[in-house]
Amino acid sequence: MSQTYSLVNPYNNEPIGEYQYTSWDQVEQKLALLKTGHKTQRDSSAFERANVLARLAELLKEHSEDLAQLITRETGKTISDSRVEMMRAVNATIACSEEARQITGEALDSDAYASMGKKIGIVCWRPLGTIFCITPFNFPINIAIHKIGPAYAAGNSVLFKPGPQNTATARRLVELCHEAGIPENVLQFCMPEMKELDRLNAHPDIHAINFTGGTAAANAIAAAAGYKKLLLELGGNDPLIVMDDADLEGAVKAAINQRFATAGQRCTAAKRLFVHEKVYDAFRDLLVEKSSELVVGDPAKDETFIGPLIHQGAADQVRGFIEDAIERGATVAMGNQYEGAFVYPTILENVDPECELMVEEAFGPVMPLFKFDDVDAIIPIINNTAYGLQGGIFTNNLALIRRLFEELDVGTLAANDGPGFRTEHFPFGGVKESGVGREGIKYAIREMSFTKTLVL
Ligand SMILES: NC(=O)c1ccc[n+]([C@@H]2O[C@H](COP(=O)([O-])OP(=O)(O)OC[C@H]3O[C@@H](n4cnc5c(N)ncnc54)[C@H](O)[C@@H]3O)[C@@H](O)[C@H]2O)c1
Ligand SMILES: O=CCS(=O)(=O)O
Repeated sequence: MSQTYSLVNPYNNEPIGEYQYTSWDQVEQKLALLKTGHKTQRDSSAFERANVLARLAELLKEHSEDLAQLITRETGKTISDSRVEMMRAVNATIACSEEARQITGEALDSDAYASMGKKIGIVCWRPLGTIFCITPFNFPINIAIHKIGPAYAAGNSVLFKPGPQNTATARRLVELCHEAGIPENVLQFCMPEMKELDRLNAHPDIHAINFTGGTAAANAIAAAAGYKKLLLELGGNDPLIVMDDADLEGAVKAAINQRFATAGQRCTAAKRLFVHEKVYDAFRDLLVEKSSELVVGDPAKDETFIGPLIHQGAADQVRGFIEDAIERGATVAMGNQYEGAFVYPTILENVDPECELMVEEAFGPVMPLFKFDDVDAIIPIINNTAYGLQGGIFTNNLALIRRLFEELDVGTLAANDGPGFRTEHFPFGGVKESGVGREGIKYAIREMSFTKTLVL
């Protein structure tokens, strides 16, 4: 009999449900079933897969409010953030449906080089097999769609493992995928105990692992996965740069939306703010004024902007980063207040560029402000982190935008927006310890496929 686990609402500790882990025998049965899905997928058509994904988008839209409410209960994410996630998930699913029809290769003539004859090479894209899709707690539907959708569109089978906290949401998503027409031998949910994960990551019937989460888990996966293809979307310590010609209201709005929304629990959150000295005081004053108006409280209420973090431990970790920064000389412009799993929006000044808050990933609503007068001086500070996901800069200086695009360690730089800018079909991913490979629907399809060439 498998062990069970129970979940509670991070806001009020109300029980959400009690669930059973997937036993190892059940995992093996699921993988065997998914192997039969390879032929099911081979016998299907891109047309059929595109239509199934279009139907899934309709079902997600039809059930978006129920799913948003469930996300909020499971994660403490505000209902407004959960509704935005559902809108993004519908968009991502529509993009999967459209890209499912566009998985085209190319035809090459062999006579480009001496004595290679007159052959034609027909380059096709084919699925890798069974993809182990693993998702984090913070966007339980949209990040799952970004894995399941492209994997299915490419013709793969999928073994889907969400974070334990997201069990009810994930199970409901899989039900809707099956209702839309994704066959049961092509998509299976699982929740093995942690002790089984190394064995599962190494399993020969898993051909690729598509993971989003933290560095520690990614390292464990990579150690067990051997030659499997890995797609790793990991953490971020993203900068937002405010230059002396910035639109200050726009920059403040981006900073608040991209640092304090989702209680700061986004890989692409604006985790470090670099503000030119000429506009620093005006920016800081406007930022504090607008941040002080934010409603902190019950995530189920429409007016709430910041709910609790995913659990007390997460709040304690963020508090540790803040206290370390203060011990090293930072001053508090607002916040530094805590209540259970709540971290109140916190803005720090005079931050030591070497403190944990500036170098590590702080997954909570804390904003260190760093005043500067010379761009040359902040580039090494911005790059002095293991991460390199996204960046944002507010300026109209195109030459500076171009220079930072080349010199910053990021996968995306957004001009006159924050690092939290993301639309579902753009390539998404970072460098260094922010991950390996790219999501963004058509890019994820390629990551979960291989080229197969017919020479005639
Ligand atoms: N780059 C992105 O798109 C992105 C998006 C969201 C979150 N994140 C990152 O995720 C982290 C927060 O999410 P989290 O706390 O859920 O991350 P986490 O790493 O604790 O867990 C992520 C998932 O991995 C699973 N997992 C843990 N160890 C594993 C192992 N050895 N083998 C297989 N699966 C394993 C977990 O059960 C969960 O499903 C942050 O670092 C954040 O930056 C990145
Ligand atoms: O946590 C990051 C996911 S997203 O919001 O940037 O898509």
